[in-house]
Amino acid sequence: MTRLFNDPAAFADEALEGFAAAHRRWVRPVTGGVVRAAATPAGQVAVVIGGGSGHYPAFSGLVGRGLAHGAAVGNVFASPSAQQIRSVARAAHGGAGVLLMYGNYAGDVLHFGQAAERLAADGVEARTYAVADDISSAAPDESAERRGIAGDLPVFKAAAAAAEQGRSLDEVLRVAERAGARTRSFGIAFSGCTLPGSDHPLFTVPEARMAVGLGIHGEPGIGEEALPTADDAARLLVETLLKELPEDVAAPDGQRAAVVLNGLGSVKYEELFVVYRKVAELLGEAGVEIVDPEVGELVTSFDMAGVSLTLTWLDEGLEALWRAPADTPAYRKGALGTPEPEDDERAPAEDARDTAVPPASDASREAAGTVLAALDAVAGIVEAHVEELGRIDAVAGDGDHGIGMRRGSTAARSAAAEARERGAGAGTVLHRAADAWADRAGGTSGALWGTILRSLGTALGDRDAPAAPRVAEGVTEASAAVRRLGGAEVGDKTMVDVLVPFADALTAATAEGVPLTEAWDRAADAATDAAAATARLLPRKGRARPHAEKSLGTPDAGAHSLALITRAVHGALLNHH
Ligand SMILES: Nc1ncnc2c1ncn2[C@@H]1O[C@H](COP(=O)(O)OP(=O)(O)O)[C@@H](O)[C@H]1O
Ligand SMILES: O=C(COP(=O)(O)O)[C@@H](O)CO
Repeated sequence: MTRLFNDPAAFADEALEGFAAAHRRWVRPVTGGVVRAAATPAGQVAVVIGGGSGHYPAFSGLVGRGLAHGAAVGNVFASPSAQQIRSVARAAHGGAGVLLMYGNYAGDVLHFGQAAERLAADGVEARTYAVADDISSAAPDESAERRGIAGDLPVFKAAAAAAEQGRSLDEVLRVAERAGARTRSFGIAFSGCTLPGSDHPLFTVPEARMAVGLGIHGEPGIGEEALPTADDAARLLVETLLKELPEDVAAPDGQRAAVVLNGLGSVKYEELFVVYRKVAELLGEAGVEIVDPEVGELVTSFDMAGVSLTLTWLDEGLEALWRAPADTPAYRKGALGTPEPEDDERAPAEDARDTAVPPASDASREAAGTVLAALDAVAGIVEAHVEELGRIDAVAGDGDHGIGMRRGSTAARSAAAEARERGAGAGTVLHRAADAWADRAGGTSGALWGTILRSLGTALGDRDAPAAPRVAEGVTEASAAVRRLGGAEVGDKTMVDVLVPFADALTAATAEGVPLTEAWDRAADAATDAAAATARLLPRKGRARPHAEKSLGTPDAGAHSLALITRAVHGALLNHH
């Protein structure tokens, strides 16, 4: 249970503010997260890590010498937005490029990827690397789909220590890839976590049982077994990992490994030590030499009761990087030389946002009024369903869909209102709303909704009054853009299952000459049916994938919210005519 909070929606921002205030020796707050207190030495590659809040010390607690140069920090359990990441990376950049590192989650992959593109456009060379160490989240032949859990630490550390040695961006990336390929984690859980503002945990494990194969977002395990003794838990963790050696490690005997026994939030250190005692014994029996083990809370999930074991199979190079000193708020090791002076001179990396609006025709400005009414209806319907969307998402995901949609839709409405106030046309109003949604919400849905609104804005433009077929074209382009960006197709149990039939129905009706409001009504019916039908599907993309069976009988959260939104927008169109 998270008991101490103010407004749950402000929890992540307030926690970051307090963290930065408490750790001035190491970090400095910037828009989107934190960077080291001292500037990145000129010519050193900057390693910028990031992810959602709720995992402390990941990610902000790992910023400091020998580890990350900056961390982009998202909302609770949601990736930071591309804009946040770009801002942190620009503040951390020391002139030699930036490696962006994060756990392999859909939202992070989308936003860090977009941030790398924007950084390139800013003249900052950037590469990305997603840690995918959790062996329970996908089979070995689908290892690229695996989630990132406590393996984040050794992989981030290897890359950051390589950067500290002055290696080039491509070399630092290669180190990250090698460390990632040799890092495996597996975990167990006894209870889920309760998000700030919620009165129930994301999942429960029956008394005297344990969930096997945990996630770091309170996701339930992929199996359930009787509660083990500490020694049996250690045996399960070690034996499972020894069965999944990296390709170039023939047998454990004679190998050296970095070992991380990670507590998820409410397993006490003493319990972890009791488990570690057996872990060390079993690895020793298997002939593995343990190097600089870590036992403690390194990647958490609020008050979740769980433990994971991570092994990084070391070679000579990786061992030197793992043993290298580090000094961060939450992770210290070895001795570093004299601290670099703090750098208060640098300007904060504020977003250089262009607030001037381009000229628009009267017809487009009038249409902007309808767009604003529609965005108002979107924010209203999301607000009315926040709890329900969170509940649906928690069945197989991380329970944050309602919170993310609320942050995105309210930010979009405000940005749209401001743009309209300045005389913007329909296209610009939608573009501003798109940026605000993606920037404020982060997460998978933040990136995708940003794309939807941007596609619509581009189709409508600022000149012509938007005719019905033009609107249908915009929705069709939005559907194609979401599929391009997220890689999901119809049948994968995502919002794409609603977006495609919605676009098709709208196109068919407008092609028959049906007026927009009526055509939208028909398409919204198709969307509602399609969303309900996702209950029969098994998820093949996103957070719900590892829990596919659990989600049978429940619709996809993003599909459901999209259908609700299409219906609400129809209401706004009716009222506006
Ligand atoms: N690759 C994808 N393509 C399209 N939609 C996706 C994809 N992955 C997830 N989604 C949609 O995003 C929704 C979850 O959004 P959100 O709560 O922001 O997710 P997360 O917390 O995983 O970032 C899912 O219900 C699904 O509709
Ligand atoms: O959940 C996280 C990011 O993934 P999303 O797909 O945006 O939910 C975050 O907590 C780990 O980075």
